[in-house]
Amino acid sequence: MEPTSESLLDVRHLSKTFPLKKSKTNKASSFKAVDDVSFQVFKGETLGIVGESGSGKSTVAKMILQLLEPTSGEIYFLGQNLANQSKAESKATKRRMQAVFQDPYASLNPRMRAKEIVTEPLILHKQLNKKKRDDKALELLHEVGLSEQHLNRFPHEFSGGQRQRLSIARAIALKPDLIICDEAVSALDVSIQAQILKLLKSLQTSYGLSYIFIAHGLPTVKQLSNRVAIMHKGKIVEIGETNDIFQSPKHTYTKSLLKAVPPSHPRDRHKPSIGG
Ligand SMILES: Nc1ncnc2c1ncn2[C@@H]1O[C@H](COP(=O)(O)OP(=O)(O)OP(=O)(O)O)[C@@H](O)[C@H]1O
Repeated sequence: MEPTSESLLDVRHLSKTFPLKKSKTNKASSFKAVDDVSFQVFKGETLGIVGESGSGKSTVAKMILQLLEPTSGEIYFLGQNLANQSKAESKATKRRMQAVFQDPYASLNPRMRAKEIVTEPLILHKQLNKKKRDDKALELLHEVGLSEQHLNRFPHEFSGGQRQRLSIARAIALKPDLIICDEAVSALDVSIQAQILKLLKSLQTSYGLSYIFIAHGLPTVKQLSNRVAIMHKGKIVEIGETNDIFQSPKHTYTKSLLKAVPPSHPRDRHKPSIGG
């Protein structure tokens, strides 16, 4: 079956096996981190991917971002198989797909000022001459709720939430079609999480973005996701509309994830829960 025209991303039977070091018996073995995963992401939608630590979420993200080579399976972006792209096509795809990770410290160059961080992708992709950099940097900072006073600051001079805003400004600089948010709000306080989710939502509307929003817990993805995929031990065990997943989960693992949702009513908060 060919990818449908309206699907931005079409992931088919994707698997990733990592070799494991030789054991004492000298037998080399391997570990299947991602096992026959298929899903689509449509234009303008958010697909949430939820699963416990080690379920394979980041490995899927890295394969889509072409940071890891799949062991088998295909990834189509705008109808093109990533494995068959020319160098120029691959560069264009990388421009149209961006990522925001959990730890901006790891992804932001500590020696670069905010204005350089947010405009670097434009300079790399030859879409901005250096003279216009400050104007563009300010425009991008404004888009994410930062201001002129932040232009010359280094990453360590920002709060966690502000640093994540900076990562988002960098991600939208090239006007991508898809942003993969891999645990992008997981390290933040709940109130800051809510602000970042609100920002992502508003950018989605203004830029017509699609998101893959990866998190450990269902509550984090609920607000933003149109659909949710549940990953367990490398497989997608259930995928569906967000409301259906929350109201009538089919898989036992999804049910157990839902049971881990902290009760929203204060009356119920004394009951044990493991949170999301
Ligand atoms: N480069 C690698 N070499 C060997 N094993 C790896 C490698 N990268 C990931 N793994 C293993 O693959 C499995 C899936 O990892 P992955 O990071 O995709 O999970 P995750 O669901 O994103 O977890 P987390 O939420 O903790 O980031 C884990 O068991 C991990 O140890």
